[in-house]
Amino acid sequence: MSEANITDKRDLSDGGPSEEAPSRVSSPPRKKKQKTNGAVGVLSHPAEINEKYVEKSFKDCMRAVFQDGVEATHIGTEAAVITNPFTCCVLPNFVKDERFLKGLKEELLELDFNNKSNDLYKFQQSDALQNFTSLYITALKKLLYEDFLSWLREVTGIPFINTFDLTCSKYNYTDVLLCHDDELEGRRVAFILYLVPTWAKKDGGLLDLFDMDEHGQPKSVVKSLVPNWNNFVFFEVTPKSFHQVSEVLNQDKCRLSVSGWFHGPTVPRPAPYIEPRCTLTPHVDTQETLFYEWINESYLDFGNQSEVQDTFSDESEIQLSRFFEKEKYEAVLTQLQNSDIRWKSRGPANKRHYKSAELTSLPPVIQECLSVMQSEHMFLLLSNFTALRLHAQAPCSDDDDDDDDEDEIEEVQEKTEEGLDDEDGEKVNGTRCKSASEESESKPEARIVDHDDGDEREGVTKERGEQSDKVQDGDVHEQGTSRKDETDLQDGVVIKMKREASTPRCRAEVRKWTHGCYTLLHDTDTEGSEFALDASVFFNTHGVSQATGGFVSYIAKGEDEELLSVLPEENSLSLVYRDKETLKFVKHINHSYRTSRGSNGNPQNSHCAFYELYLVYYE
Ligand SMILES: O=C(O)CCC(=O)C(=O)O
Ligand SMILES: [Fe+2]
Repeated sequence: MSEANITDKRDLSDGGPSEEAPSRVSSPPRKKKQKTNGAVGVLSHPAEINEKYVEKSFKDCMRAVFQDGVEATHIGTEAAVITNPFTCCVLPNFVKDERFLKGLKEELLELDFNNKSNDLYKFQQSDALQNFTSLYITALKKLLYEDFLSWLREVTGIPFINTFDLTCSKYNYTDVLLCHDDELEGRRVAFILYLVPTWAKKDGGLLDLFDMDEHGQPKSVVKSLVPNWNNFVFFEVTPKSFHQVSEVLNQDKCRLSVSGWFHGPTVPRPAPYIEPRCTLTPHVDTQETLFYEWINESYLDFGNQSEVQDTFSDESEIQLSRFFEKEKYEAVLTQLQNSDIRWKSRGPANKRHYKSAELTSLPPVIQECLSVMQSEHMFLLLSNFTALRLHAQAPCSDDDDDDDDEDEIEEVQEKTEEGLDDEDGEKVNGTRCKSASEESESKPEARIVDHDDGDEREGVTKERGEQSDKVQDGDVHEQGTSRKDETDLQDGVVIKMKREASTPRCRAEVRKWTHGCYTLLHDTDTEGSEFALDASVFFNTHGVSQATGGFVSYIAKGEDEELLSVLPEENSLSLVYRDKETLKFVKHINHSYRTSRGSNGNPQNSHCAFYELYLVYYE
């Protein structure tokens, strides 16, 4: 991650509010040399609110909007009140004296700015302005937190408290603040004063307002506000106030603003929406020969598998290049780019935005590829790569220290060496490797968790319950493990019982990533106790870099530090083992991806995309 001082991702202020409101900042505010240019002088240009807005008739209209729910679109000649999707007021020419604003802008541009970058945003931000005593900033604070706040108290009836929560932001080319609702304890009204050059819709950097679906989740942008010089925008912070700053697309303009929140008593909020769980399935039956046609031969070699396992056990992650046979990789890519796949947008915007293929619309070659990735052989191969118990023939390495289990492991190893029997009784070469734990002493250290999959982890638990009846009949054994005699079966009971407790499962998705796509960390994860193995194979990744976004970032819950960043690589299988304390996101893919070079060396166009075969496996 590009900066070490990332705080709560919804708290964009650098120093946090100054008084009553709880600070969500994890590290103490940095002491900086404060610039005091002009601090000892006297303002020649008064910092005052445009007199139109302090007239009684105007305030009465505003009070009717906020306290009586009157629908007004325009008040007076200038002010606009947006009522749909939520009440948001725009006060143009907010500060009376232009010369004050120019002085303020100059002072602000002299501040030190911190690069802020995480799942939700990329922009530059000053330290909290409460600590600055320079002339214009001090005058602005008075204007906002004395004059305007008492105006707002009158208009809204909210008993605001005197809590400073103010910073200055700079959004340059490719900077963005993705969909969020601003909700944080005590924040009651959000405000922004724009100090931008002449701005047009095509420059990006719009303040987009979202409506909501039936679950109270953001649905689509229904209103976009173009930032304008000396426009003051404010809205109440509620569970409805989903908004974003769209990506700045102009390479030459800087979207400068001063923004913050007015604080008041915390309002009780509804419980966060929990998404339905995804279905996980055990391995699928596939023709064994397919597996050998698809997977690069070198990964079927036992020695290579051991090496992979060694690395994986140390790192909890590995990238395996040229994973599919070349022709197969190319066949899939051609179909991804050319066939009539139905791509469905995956939201909601406060959690993710990318396209996912409707599985039924996938052409045969991609269906085949997916079935290989979900085949029994793949589960076993992954067991051997990772030492995870993703296959019945992989011994449970949790129990490595347990003497009683050693016999069991040996027994399973024998079976594994015999190979999986295919339907004709032939051994499966690729899986005729030793079992995973023979080479590895222990499981990889789990470090790394998908917010997406938190729900699914619960799903695993639920479905395990449903599954246990079925498995008793030996479903798993039927999938290629030949049990020859009574003894085996008896020993097998032990193994089988363990297996019943956790039938390895997976979920697959074919994803398309283009400019504007992302996933966010989100806090509505259900608590799961499982570990998961993320497996992704990427297609057409030319032009994807740390600068364009599109990489997968893993971080420890509640910590700032990035544990791992996976940059999508052509035909590379990325394996990452994560626990519930680990979250991940795909960094917003910005406009520079469009202008990066494609595989033919030409700049990509607006249709450029890379693809991901994403699977998550659970023991
Ligand atoms: O700058 C804007 O238009 C909005 C900023 C915002 O939403 C925020 O800082 O939370
Ligand atoms: Fe916001």
